[in-house]
Amino acid sequence: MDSKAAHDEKDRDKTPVIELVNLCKSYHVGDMNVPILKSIDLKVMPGEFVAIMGPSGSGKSTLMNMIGCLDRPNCGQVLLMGKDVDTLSDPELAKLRGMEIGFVFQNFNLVPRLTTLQNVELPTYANKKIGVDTREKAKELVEMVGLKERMNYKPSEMSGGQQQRIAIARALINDPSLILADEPTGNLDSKTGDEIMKIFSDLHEKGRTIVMITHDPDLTEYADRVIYLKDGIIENN
Ligand SMILES: Nc1ncnc2c1ncn2[C@@H]1O[C@H](COP(=O)(O)OP(=O)(O)OP(=O)(O)O)[C@@H](O)[C@H]1O
Repeated sequence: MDSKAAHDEKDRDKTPVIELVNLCKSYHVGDMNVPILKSIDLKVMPGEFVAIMGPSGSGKSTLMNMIGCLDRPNCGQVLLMGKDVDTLSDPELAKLRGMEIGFVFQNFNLVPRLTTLQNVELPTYANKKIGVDTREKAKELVEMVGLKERMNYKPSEMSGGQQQRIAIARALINDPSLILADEPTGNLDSKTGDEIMKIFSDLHEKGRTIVMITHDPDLTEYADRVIYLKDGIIENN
């Protein structure tokens, strides 16, 4: 058996973390219906690190919004951990998003008036796992991203790289099945970007499932698989 066949064999019994079936999304612009994503099929298996690349306007963020249940498709299915998200009510969807997906954005999206620790704990105000001491967990995560000495700092007192580390810790607070990162190093210099990618790489080694949008071809070396989006279709599926 070749290695691809062995890999397929190993994955056969696993439920994909993400399964997109014939997904499409269009936007109304004036009188026109503009198709953005056209018939996308995609599976991401547990533990995979997938990079999404493609020219500006090709639909990468739109795709990410569908996967992250921040927006609904016009047709097709989004299954997360085997669940068809279209069958979920808005509160159920919000819970799935809060518990199963950790988001990391280019602009960090931290709350300015909260401290490091409070920012990391923030998602648990809406959704939390029963029996978890969230304060302790937040401390562990802040330590893991190397900011133990800055637990009580505000975002404005931190560098961009430090803020992104906090955003990564925040994304992990509910121990999600999936980390979605949209240009996580886009606002950072290359050395700081490398440090952030090292954290993603460590998370991947520990078995985390990661989907990351990037414009930077150098970052694809961290991924198991690179998907190229062009004109709303996956070119290399
Ligand atoms: N809410 C919206 N209404 C109308 N058009 C939209 C909307 N959101 C995105 N678009 C359009 O959809 C297309 C794809 O946008 P998207 O942000 O997904 O691309 P992208 O590949 O992430 O681009 P970039 O790399 O520049 O961030 C663009 O032409 C954009 O103008």
